[in-house]
Amino acid sequence: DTCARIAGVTGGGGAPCRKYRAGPDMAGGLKYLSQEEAQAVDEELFNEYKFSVDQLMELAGLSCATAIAKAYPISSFTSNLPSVLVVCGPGNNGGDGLVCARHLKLFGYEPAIFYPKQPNKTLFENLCTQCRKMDIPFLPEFPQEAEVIDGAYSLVIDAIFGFSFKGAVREPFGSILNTLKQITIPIASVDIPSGWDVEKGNKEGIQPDMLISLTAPKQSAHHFTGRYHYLGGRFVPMALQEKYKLNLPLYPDTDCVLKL
Ligand SMILES: NC(=O)C1=CN([C@@H]2O[C@H](COP(=O)(O)OP(=O)(O)OC[C@H]3O[C@@H](n4cnc5c(N)ncnc54)[C@H](O)[C@@H]3O)[C@@H](O)[C@H]2O)[C@H](O)CC1
Ligand SMILES: [K+]
Repeated sequence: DTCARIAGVTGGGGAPCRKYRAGPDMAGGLKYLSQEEAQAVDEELFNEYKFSVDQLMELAGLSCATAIAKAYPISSFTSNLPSVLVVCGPGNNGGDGLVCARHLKLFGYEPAIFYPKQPNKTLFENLCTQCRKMDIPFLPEFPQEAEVIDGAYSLVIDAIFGFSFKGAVREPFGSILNTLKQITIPIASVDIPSGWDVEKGNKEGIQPDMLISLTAPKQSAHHFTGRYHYLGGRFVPMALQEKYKLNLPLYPDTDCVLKL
């Protein structure tokens, strides 16, 4: 029946029909998380459900690359090279950026990475090695002029800060974000536009063209005005979705992203 077809529910067996969660009107029912809730879901995935950071970061980064390829297909690039600048921060949001860069390269894009604060941890060192071995360059310094970025790249991936960002932006990220505010090429932000308060947003901050919310949108996503809002990170077990009343929409078929 329709329910089975949409939701993948088979048989009678008393399984609740979930088709009512699939329609576009249910976007209003999707939960937007506070900072505390986002961190609690994250901790539970690691501590109770026993996922490793590597696993979820791989799925998060793949979701980002997939959503970016849908919103900005290589065929839509007007320049010769589909060059993408991936700016990575010091935490797991930055790790998502490294994974995203690797998948973008496999998809045929030409990513370059700027990663000024590299954590001294095997996970991040390995991700960097993988990128280097795939001929993804690491920029030694950040282009200070917005025009230089506009001339050299077609898209910027903002993987600087995610849901653990707090307070005023510290250097070198303050100057980087100031430059990013002046560029004219589109910005795609991973999980949260960097420099935005996780719940309240930031009117004075960068205004990305794309936002890829991982697991579930954070409250600041209510202030997102760009063209593309995608949901990614299709790895949350149903029991956890229910515990936090995430009310996630159903992803189509086997897709790892969903346009909201
Ligand atoms: N559950 C999921 O959906 C998963 C999401 N992932 C991604 O992980 C980030 C959250 O990662 P976390 O390491 O907790 O924090 P951040 O990356 O947001 O940044 C922490 C990092 O930033 C520094 N910092 C904090 N505030 C400031 C500031 N004001 N100025 C300068 N620096 C600051 C802090 O010291 C840390 O070094 C989530 O958003 C997703 O993108 C996982 O990849 C998978 C599971
Ligand atoms: K970000």
